[in-house]
Amino acid sequence: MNLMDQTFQQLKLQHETALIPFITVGDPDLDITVDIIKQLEAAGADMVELGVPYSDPLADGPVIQRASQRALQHHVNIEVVIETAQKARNAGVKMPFILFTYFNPVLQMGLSRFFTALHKGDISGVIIPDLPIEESEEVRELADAANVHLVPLVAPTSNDRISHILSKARGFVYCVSSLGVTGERASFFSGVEEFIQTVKERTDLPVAIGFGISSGEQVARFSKICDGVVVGSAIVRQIEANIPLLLDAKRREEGLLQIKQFVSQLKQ
Ligand SMILES: O=P(O)(O)OC[C@@H](O)[C@@H](O)c1c[nH]c2ccccc12
Repeated sequence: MNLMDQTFQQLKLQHETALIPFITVGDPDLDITVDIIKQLEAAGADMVELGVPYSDPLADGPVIQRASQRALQHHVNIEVVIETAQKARNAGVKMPFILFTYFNPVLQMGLSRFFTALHKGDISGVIIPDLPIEESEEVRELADAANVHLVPLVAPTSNDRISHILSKARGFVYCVSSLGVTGERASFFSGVEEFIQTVKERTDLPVAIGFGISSGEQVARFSKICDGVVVGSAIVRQIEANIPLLLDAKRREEGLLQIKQFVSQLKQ
């Protein structure tokens, strides 16, 4: 049990769905990231995915790829992301942090060092989209020992692997709405609600949906059946569009307000 579990339990009691933004840490720079995290919480976010930028983000569409490129200019790595989370916590942010990273940076850092750092950094969950199932047992054991939830992704094509994935799931189950890469979508495949229902019937954990969700209407649609909704690219695009304001000391607040207003209209 950690802050993530408590947050989902609290939301369940209130019959609310968690709004879970994704941002790339260090985009457009590290100072701004702490302010953006504060704005996300003020706008109604219930937890946040803090992305570790990576040079080869194979599951990401162009919006998050560009965010990774911008963040890599500031040499953002796993340690820097955890430090940023601690700065946000010290600045009064209460919501749980989920660290999002590809597997290679974790291997570079070393598995035990990685989970020790997550535990010390008060990180509640971790998502590693390209974690090979063969390596996931060892990673999950270390995650459990560090009281950090290794959140699995389940895709509509997971089929016979769903039971195995769900049997190892921690924190929540992240249902990927569509195949392909991240990025806003105008529509979703017709069986997406059935897919979510199938997953919900097979786990007691909260079930969240992500990939392509970019509007209040889409959040409302999925909030009917999900315990959480993840929005990444649409928010990262808002950050990108406001970089000139965010990087101008005199207009920074204006830029932050734009992001807060966009996220506020997502929360139902
Ligand atoms: O950007 P989208 O389409 O709103 O999807 C969420 C996504 O950004 C976030 O959860 C994420 C960012 N990169 C990923 C790679 C794989 C799976 C998930 C992700």
